[in-house]
Amino acid sequence: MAQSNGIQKKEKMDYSKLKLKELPKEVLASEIAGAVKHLNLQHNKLKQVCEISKLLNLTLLNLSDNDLSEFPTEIKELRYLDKLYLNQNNIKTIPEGVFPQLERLKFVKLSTNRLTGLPSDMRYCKSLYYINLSNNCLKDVNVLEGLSSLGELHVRNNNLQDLPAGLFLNSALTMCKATGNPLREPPIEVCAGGVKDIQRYFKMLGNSGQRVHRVKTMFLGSSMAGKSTICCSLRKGQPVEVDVADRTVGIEIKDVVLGGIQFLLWDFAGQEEYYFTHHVFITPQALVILTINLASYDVNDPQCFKDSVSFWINNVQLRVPDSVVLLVGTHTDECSGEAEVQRKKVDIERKVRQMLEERKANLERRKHTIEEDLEDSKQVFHQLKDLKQLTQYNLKVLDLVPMDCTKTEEITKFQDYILCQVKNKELFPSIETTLPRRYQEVETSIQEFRENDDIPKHGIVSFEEILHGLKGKLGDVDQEDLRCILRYLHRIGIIVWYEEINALSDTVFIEPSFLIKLFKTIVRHDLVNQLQEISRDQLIEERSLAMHRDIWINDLKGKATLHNAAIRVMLRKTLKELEMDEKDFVKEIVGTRKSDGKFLALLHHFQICLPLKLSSPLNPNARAFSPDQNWELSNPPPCHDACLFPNYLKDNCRVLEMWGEDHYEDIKICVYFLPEVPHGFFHRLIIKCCSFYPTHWVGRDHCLVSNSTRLVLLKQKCVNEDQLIEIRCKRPDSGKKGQWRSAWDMILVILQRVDQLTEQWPGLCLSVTSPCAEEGCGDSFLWADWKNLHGTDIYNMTKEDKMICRNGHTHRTETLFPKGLGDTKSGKNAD
Ligand SMILES: Nc1nc2c(ncn2[C@@H]2O[C@H](COP(=O)(O)OP(=O)(O)OP(=O)(O)O)[C@@H](O)[C@H]2O)c(=O)[nH]1
Repeated sequence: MAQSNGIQKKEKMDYSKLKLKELPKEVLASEIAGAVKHLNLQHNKLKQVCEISKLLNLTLLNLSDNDLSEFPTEIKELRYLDKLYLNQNNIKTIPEGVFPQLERLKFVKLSTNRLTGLPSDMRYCKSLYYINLSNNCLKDVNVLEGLSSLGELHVRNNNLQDLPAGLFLNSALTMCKATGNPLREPPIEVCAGGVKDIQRYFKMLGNSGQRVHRVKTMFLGSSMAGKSTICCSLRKGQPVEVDVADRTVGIEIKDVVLGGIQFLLWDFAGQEEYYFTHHVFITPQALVILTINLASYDVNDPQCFKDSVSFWINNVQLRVPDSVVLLVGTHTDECSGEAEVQRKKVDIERKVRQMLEERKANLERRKHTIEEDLEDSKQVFHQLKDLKQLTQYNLKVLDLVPMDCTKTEEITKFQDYILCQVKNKELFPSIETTLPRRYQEVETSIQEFRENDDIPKHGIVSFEEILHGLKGKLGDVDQEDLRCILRYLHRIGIIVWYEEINALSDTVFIEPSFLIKLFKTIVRHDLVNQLQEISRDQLIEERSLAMHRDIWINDLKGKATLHNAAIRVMLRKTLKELEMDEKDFVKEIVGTRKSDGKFLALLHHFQICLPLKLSSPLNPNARAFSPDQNWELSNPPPCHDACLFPNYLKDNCRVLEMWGEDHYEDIKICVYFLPEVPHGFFHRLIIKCCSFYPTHWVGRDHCLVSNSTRLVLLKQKCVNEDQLIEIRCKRPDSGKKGQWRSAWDMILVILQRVDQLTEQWPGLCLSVTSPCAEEGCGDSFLWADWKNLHGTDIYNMTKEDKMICRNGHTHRTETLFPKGLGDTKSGKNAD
């Protein structure tokens, strides 16, 4: 007979993870059944729960992660039920007549089932406050409209095209999570703003809905592949020759209407220096056109496929894992003939299929390893959930279209082709959206401001100015409505508004391309040349000398550090070239010696560079951080006068000088990245860690941070084709109080930063291990649930004092995982 593995009190019974196929008899026994209030049957193999109605006083029933394919109708007898977990089963339908009976039910979790519909009487479940229906196949949730107590609605990853207006206009709803649906009404970009934005949307919608068809189209691919050529030619409907000197710098944005669909064209520069800014602008729901120069593509060179195809596909997959990627092979006129074009087309398509299949197989393998290795551990649950989510993403890569960009007929053919793809509802289910008339009016008015020169050429205006301008045009405009509309326009890429950055919360960029022009002033491949070209007059304006210019150049070349003074000079130059050098405006953007301008706020927000103080020494007394204690800065943050761009660094010499040699006894953690470390990830991690630990040394792919007593080294590496970030710390001295704890505190802070960054790449799969420290042993210890370390009692997670690897090497636990040693005993325990 199954044994309860939890507390055996009569009121709360825990029968989770016992591989049960039926309800335990002892629970149903008449002397117990009436007393049980909480019953946990999570993670078993139950196909049905006959006689559950005997437990008539149940308030909580957890049946999640079982094999139920039918909704257990008997549940309707459980009149006192308050919380019901039925998530992670295979339930397809819910019969009528259940929910109206559950008058006290407040919380129901039905996520990850196969529901295609909901019973019409669900609306009578009057007390329901929380409902989770994510990861099902629901086409509508209209029956929820009558739920007046509903506060939280989770409907992620279904087939919803609409959300019911009534639910938002009349209820107490405070949270709605609806990503992963082909939503038209409201569009997903409105939902991303949360319940308040959805409520305003429906209020404005009334009967004034208008259908809009548009798609963001992003051109990616190596330098000189022909992205700008296709982008410009698509707009013109005929070949446009792009001069080699006109290479895209940063990103350019244009738009074109084809067959009634508006294409917002984003042309990304192909040179490597720009890659790390790309991910900021690569956003979901887009058509990605990956451009490959077929003439220079070499079927026999794996590196060529990597550089021109797989690098880009991986980056898209990591950032927006369910995108549609269209492959275009340019320069066919420079190939020897049709046979060569076909050979290359077939080769690229085959290799792409292979890489996508490999990724899927890798994810499956990892899923199985975790399931097998740690079958009974509660802690792998979240990791498995993430992995399952990743295997469900489906990056669609369409067949390669060969193209000679110099021929009009090929351009027209390509226009027709992308139009046809975009109209395919399977590929692009939410091209068509419904917008309230007010949204359209605001968008058109903003367009008119631009065209009629009602706003400055740079298109930077304050929120108040827009509001004022719109009031002049449209009469009464509600401030909050306008915020909601601007958020939507920002999300689809028509304007840029970083409401969340304090220094920019009032600034709206009506011309996103202007903002990108500012970016390209600093983030560019020929930055040193640009500095060399700074004139004497420009130096004088910054109260600097030629000597300073030489220092700027040397610091950039040697230390990848750009002085704020140099940034100011360069920005002024750009603004002058653009004829936007009105004094106050320049000051606002460029800043002064005493205050950062808006541009620096942007650079820092996107973690593109690390603010530095060049003229004062680092602070060796900065206070250390402990995850479970309040942390205060030891000194006020210093005023910065330069920016370090880790991506411009060439080596790791300074870091290695400080660190010395690696030793096999170092504490060592490996964070493995599948499929790879995304471009820009490590640099952002460095910036995050160095902002936290003021004493640090930075190299190209190494970084050392210090908390005054301890050094921790971070390295980006590739071992046997596996990409990883290694975190190392010297083995603490034996006999010293609290040493292990302080080492693990630092490592945990860094892991937390890794986790935070990962959120920006939803297609990424990470696993954390502590390798066996025995020289030559390849085994490692998996961190079961590293993402949920904070908030748990990390130092008490592992009870064992020793751990043994599969090759039989024994280690003290604190050398592999954080372990509470108790401050006084820590030294003795340690070695
Ligand atoms: N003969 C020929 N030339 C092409 C074709 N497509 C593009 N080109 C030329 O290739 C060169 C590079 O094209 P671009 O469109 O600037 O390339 P890009 O991918 O935007 O390059 P970056 O701006 O560096 O990212 C230009 O001189 C184009 O005129 C093609 O199909 N045939």
